[in-house]
Amino acid sequence: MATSVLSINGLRKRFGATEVLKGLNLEVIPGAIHGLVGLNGSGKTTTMECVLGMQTFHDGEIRIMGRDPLQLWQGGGDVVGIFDNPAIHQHLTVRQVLEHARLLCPQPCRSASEVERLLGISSYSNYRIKQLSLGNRRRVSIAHALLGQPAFIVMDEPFNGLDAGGVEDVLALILKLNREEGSSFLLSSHQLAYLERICTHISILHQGRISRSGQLKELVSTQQLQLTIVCDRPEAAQAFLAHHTKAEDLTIDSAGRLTLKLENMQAAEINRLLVNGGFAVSELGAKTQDLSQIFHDSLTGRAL
Ligand SMILES: Nc1ncnc2c1ncn2[C@@H]1O[C@H](COP(=O)(O)OP(=O)(O)OP(=O)(O)O)[C@@H](O)[C@H]1O
Repeated sequence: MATSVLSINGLRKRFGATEVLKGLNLEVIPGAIHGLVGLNGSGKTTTMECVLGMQTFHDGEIRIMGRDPLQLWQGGGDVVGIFDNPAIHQHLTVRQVLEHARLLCPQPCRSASEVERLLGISSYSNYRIKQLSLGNRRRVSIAHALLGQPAFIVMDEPFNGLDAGGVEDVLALILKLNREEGSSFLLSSHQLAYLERICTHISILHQGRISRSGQLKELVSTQQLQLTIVCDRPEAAQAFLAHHTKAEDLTIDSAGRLTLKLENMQAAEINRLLVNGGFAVSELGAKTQDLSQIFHDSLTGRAL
């Protein structure tokens, strides 16, 4: 087994004069659920299309399951791509589409009825694709990809067009395939809160490169603590903290509350420091950053 299911080195891709990917590096390790996040137009779909051999690129190297993207067919269906806008024949029924796809699947290991059940679309089996809602069309495209037993699944915007129940189904399905069958995932999405629930790793794509990448739990734990403090003599406490810590954005709001951001210090240490410094602390609120704040900081050049 390759040490990475996907490794991208120095990927460059231009459309006309516009360079969308400017030397992108990314690694997905076996067993990972790796989220790729970025603003609209940052190049997530382009990256995924290059990975799956659907786009040529100008420079760099991609190895997917140890192979060149143009040799993906040699893997007998071990890699599948699921895109936002699936091209499925509109006049066929769900069952016909799935039976047909099963004939083309190099190593089918699930029946059409089984994947319908997995995606909760059994009751739509005899519906034509054109009669389905967008969310159910997306379920069919996911069902389609699960007829085999892919080791690596690339999904572009897997939650688009799904209602809350559909999102929960897809989240549960990704976790099930990852835990029970060991499938690795590369997922792109704008819905950071969903990614935060399932991803083991996150990479942020910004200005043609990966600006941050790592295990989600490490990205979150090394982030700044945001503190709100109510104490006596807030101006003096502000000067005290500026002198004794590496606090950033140390401000006093209109209600006299101190707010600040800190790395590598716990709320209890700040409390102890202030009390030992002679301040009476009546309130101390602390929160760590979530993925959307990490994303925002990465885009605005903080913590890069
Ligand atoms: N075939 C194409 N021809 C010209 N420009 C293209 C083509 N495909 C993509 N682009 C441009 O490349 C850039 C990246 O597009 P891409 O679809 O990869 O971004 P994205 O991050 O997936 O965006 P979104 O989140 O909106 O789906 C955009 O500026 C887009 O207009």
